[in-house]
Amino acid sequence: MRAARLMSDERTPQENDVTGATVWLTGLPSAGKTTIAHELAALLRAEGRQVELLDGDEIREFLSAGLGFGREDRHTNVQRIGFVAELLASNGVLVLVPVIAPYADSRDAVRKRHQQEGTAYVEVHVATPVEVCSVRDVKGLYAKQAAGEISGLTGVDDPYEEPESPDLRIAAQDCSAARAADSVLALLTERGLL
Ligand SMILES: Nc1ncnc2c1ncn2[C@@H]1O[C@H](COP(=O)(O)OS(=O)(=O)O)[C@@H](OP(=O)(O)O)[C@H]1O
Ligand SMILES: Nc1ncnc2c1ncn2[C@@H]1O[C@H](COP(=O)(O)OP(=O)(O)O)[C@@H](O)[C@H]1O
Repeated sequence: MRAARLMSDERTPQENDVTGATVWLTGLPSAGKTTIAHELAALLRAEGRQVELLDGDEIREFLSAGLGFGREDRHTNVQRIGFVAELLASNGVLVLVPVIAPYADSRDAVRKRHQQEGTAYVEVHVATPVEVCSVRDVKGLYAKQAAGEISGLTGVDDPYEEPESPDLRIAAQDCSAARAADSVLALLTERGLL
């Protein structure tokens, strides 16, 4: 048992009653991961749940400062986020993680860590096609890649290994962000996590 984890007999009865979980939203840049996560956070907070949203850009500014977008650095980034998410989730928090996580083995390692600790883990594939993402181009990355200003953009000239069996796959090009968030909420309810 790690020092950061509360021993079960140190928890108050209320803490013991709350089941946390990590909800990882994986998908391409501009797929809608962040937008859906914020919609979901609002729904969960309205249910009275404690929610943390681990924003990929913020994590890269602090926890993963200095890491780049090569395979090894992306793996390290995802493992760090998975570690923090599991700690929070094991203390009753619903942790929302809108982070690309392009490699299947990185995602599997995070799931395994949760399983080993007995912490709930839900993988949501925000499966917006690259053709739609590149038109949305929220941060202008697709345009920069097309102009030859950057390289190694996920889904264009860098891999994105689609999840083979996510807990939920959302065709987010065909529905609103609110509806997508509803579908995650429904899954959490079905799993007994709300
Ligand atoms: N080369 C390249 N490839 C992919 N993404 C890039 C790149 N350069 C910068 N960005 C922007 O970085 C944001 C955070 O990335 P992540 O930490 O989620 O990526 S990863 O899981 O470590 O692969 C990610 O945020 P989102 O757009 O919200 O997905 C990107 O906008
Ligand atoms: N169904 C949808 N779900 C999520 N975002 C959507 C949807 N339809 C359109 N959008 C828009 O697409 C963009 C997605 O951006 P963002 O959530 O930052 O993506 P990501 O975090 O995956 O990079 C936003 O401008 C959002 O308003």
